[in-house]
Order: sequence, then C-alpha cells, then structure tokens
Amino acid sequence: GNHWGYGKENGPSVWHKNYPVAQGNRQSPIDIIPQQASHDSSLGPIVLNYDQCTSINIANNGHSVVVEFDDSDDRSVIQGGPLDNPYRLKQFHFHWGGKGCHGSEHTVAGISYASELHLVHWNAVKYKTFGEAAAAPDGLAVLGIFLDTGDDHRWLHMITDVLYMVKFKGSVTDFKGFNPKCLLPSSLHYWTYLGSLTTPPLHESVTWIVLKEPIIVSEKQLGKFRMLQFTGEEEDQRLRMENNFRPPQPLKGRKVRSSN
Ligand SMILES: COc1ccc(N2C[C@H](O)c3cc(S(N)(=O)=O)sc3S2(=O)=O)cc1
Ligand SMILES: [Zn+2]
Repeated sequence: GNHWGYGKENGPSVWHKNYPVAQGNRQSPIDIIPQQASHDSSLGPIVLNYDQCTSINIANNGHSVVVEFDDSDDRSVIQGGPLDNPYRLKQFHFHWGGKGCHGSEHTVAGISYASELHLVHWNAVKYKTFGEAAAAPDGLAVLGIFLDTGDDHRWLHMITDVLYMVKFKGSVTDFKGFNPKCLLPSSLHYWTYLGSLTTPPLHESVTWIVLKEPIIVSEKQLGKFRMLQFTGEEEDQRLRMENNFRPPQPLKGRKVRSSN
C-alpha cells in the first residue's frame, strides 16, 4: 500500500497527505545555525543515568534499525538541561545516507553528517504510557548524536556485528545488556529546541537535545547499515536501507538554545 517510506512515491515530500502535521509549526529536523543559537545560562548540563541499562532486542522496523529497552521503571533516564523531570529511555535507532553521501537529519549551518543516532526517552512522570507521552507536547526527549567518518568506533562493532541478523523488515533478535553510554562523545555540550518526531506520525512532542560533538565511526561500519533492507524477506523487491532521513524543516520562528 502507500505506507510511508523514503522513496519517491512515499517519501518526506508526500508525508503531509496522510500526516498534515508535517506542515506544522514545530517540525523536525532543522538546520541548526550555531551563531543564531542563544546561550542560556539557566540551561544546566544534561545527566544520563544509563548504568542499569536493559536493552532487550534489536529489530528492523522497515524504516531503521532499533534497539528497544525495558522501560518499566526509571533505571535508564535522561534529566537536567531543558528537562523538568527525568525521561525514561525507550529505544535508540539511526538514520544514514547512501555510499559516500550524507545521512544525518539535523544539519549544522547547512552541513550534514554521515549519520545520526537518536536515543528516544519519554516523560513517565507526567504520562502513564509511551503512546500517551508520544502525542503530548512535553512527552518525549530525543538525544541526537552525529556520526562522522574516520577510524573504527570500538563499541559500535557490538551493533554492526549483529546487523546481518536483522537484514529484513520485521526481523528481530535478542540484544541484551547493551549500554548506549559507550556511544556518547566526550562532550555533552548541546543545542536544544522544541520539535517533532522526524518520521510519521510526526507528533510535535519532542524536546530535542542535539550534541555538538560527533562520534567517529568507520566507513566500513557505516557500510554494514547499508546492507539492511527496507523490504521483508518474502517481498520480491529488494530495497537497500539507505537515505532514511527527513530533510530540515522550516524553523517557523523557533529559538534554538545552546548549553554553555
Ligand atoms: C503513538 O504513536 C507513535 C509515536 C512514536 C512512535 N515511534 C516511532 C517513530 O518512527 C519515531 C521516530 C522518532 S525520531 N526519528 O527520533 O524523531 S522517535 C519514534 S518513536 O519510537 O517514538 C511510534 C508510534
Ligand atoms: Zn530518528
């Protein structure tokens, strides 16, 4: 059917037909212009408590590769920065480009990175379920981390080495005990703004926290993401999973704040 995707017929330029909020006033991603971001001394550091981390599985959902966490309690949370209370880690996933071209969703002064990692958290203090939070203006907090190419990333191997097991849409495999703290850059300096999910349903429910410092991964490691498929094993079409990113959306007067 006309299920949404990243192709010509079902990609970001036509999502508004089924998801009119695509043309809303707080859509993501955006182009972040550092010189126009306002330094806000009231913005404290973000604090990540991932130590009791409980990853459950890794899956190919037909749009990205997703690592899900047990979010039945507050063992893995993000807090501080622009957030009024702790938000619970639910999943993380990636967006990337095709060979040699870029694939991040947020851009910095027009520059895009090779890929972008999103760690999705929800406000379990205010909302009873993830679904309720995902539709509320202060329901989600997504930590965005840019991936640039260079040397091998010593911990990303733990993910790229199992991608072959989730090659096809709908595949899932156990992935326990992975702590995403090993995917953070050395600095937690960030930009923050109010935005949305970057895929349908495009809910305007995300406080975005985008780290300024990218992590470095090798072209070889990125290449393993590109052997994933948008399509299921039983489908005739074999569509390589790449360029699964939405381009920057209009700022519509929003302010981007910068941590110190
Ligand atoms: C209730 O309706 C729903 C609300 C949210 C979701 N999700 C899947 C989305 O693909 C999606 C995209 C995210 S991104 N690229 O970080 O902006 S985060 C996220 S999700 O895991 O929240 C599913 C159903
Ligand atoms: Zn994402």
